[in-house]
Amino acid sequence: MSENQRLLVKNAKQVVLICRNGEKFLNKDGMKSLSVIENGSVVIGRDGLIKAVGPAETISAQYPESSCDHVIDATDMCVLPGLVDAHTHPVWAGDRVHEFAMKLAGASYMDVHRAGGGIHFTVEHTRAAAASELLDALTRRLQRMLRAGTTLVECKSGYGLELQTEVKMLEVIEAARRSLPINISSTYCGAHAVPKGRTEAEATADVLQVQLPRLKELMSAGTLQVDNIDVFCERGVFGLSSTHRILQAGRDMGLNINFHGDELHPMNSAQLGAELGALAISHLEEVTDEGIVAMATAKTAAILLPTTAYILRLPQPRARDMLDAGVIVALGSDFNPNAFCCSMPIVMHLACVNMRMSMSEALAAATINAAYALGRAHTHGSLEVSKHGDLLVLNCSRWEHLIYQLGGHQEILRYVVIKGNIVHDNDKTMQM
Ligand SMILES: N=CN[C@@H](CCC(=O)O)C(=O)O
Ligand SMILES: [Zn+2]
Repeated sequence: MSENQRLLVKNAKQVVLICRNGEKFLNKDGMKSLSVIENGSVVIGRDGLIKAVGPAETISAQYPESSCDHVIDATDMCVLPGLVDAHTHPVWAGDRVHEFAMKLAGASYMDVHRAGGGIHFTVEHTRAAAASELLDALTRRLQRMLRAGTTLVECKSGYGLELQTEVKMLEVIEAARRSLPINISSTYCGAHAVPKGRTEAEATADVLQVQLPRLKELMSAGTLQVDNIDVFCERGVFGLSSTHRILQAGRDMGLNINFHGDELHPMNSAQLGAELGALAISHLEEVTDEGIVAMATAKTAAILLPTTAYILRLPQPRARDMLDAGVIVALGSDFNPNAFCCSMPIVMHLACVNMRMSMSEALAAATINAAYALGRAHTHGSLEVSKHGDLLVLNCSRWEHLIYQLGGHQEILRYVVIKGNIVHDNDKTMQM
């Protein structure tokens, strides 16, 4: 007799696959109409992988309910892949609510940074915090993201800016990866700012000669798994040449390049990323036409962060120009002490209204394309056989409600499932 399956999600009004032919990303017209099955079911095996997805009648003929450990009756509900958040800074101590007030009163991001606040404020508090305190805070934040539908999240270090604290942050991310159900892509961002009292050249040398070699040792020993390397490439932070050297060194260690570029000033970060074979570049509020062409050609994903432009009142990134040029557009929450947002449904809503993306484009950007930006499109980002059984069950008649109901996702997100396990049951939460 064949083995039981872990979970059957049956009779959903809509099952949004996103794509169905093993695409690693979607761009141009591919983002405009997503693959959807009306009245469908999904089966996830005990290995946590999708065994079957298709019309409800076909699935019920092949997988009787008795062959499944758990069954979710999704009648009148919608099923979507778990959301992927491609850019977050979730490990830190010391909130910056006071700076929010300063910014509302007119101070710019760089005014606050130059006055010793911003990243510097968070660095001071994160250096002083115990790893256990950071892990508690990270756990609460990741659980909040999960309850908003995120099942794969990128997590950066970058509030240490020296070896000891950067390693402490990466160890905290590693501990979360091992103990929580949410999937994590870990990013070393030791070049997030130039530490107080140092020059850019000194900070670059420290990253290249002290931090990266130690990281390499910890990775080889299996103590740490780090997936990506990041630099804040910006005027007054790390210039193009330092960024180039750091990213290249990370790439030589086997890390994926995924960095902050062209945010506050046009830096030609997009061209640099394309030249280095970066998997992704984030922000791009100030990207040039040449940068857009370079990214489209190199298949370097653009991770757009609608909360940044919203909170800092910056010009919006040119999402439409990037989409029309064929750039692989992904989305991230940019959760950090400057932008306290854990919700990808809100991020998608902002992307639609402020960046003029369609709802289909926003969902593709928050699933398959975000998975691509993290090098995980072969396992995540769509509901296809053999991929991870990570999905959302929404208590609504059309999937678009997840984006349309601004801030209403807590009400309609009924279940969050990771590898076939129900990790959030909204009804139970409501009763607590
Ligand atoms: N721009 C640089 N880094 C973050 C902000 C980090 C912070 O302000 O603490 C971002 O992506 O928005
Ligand atoms: Zn960031």
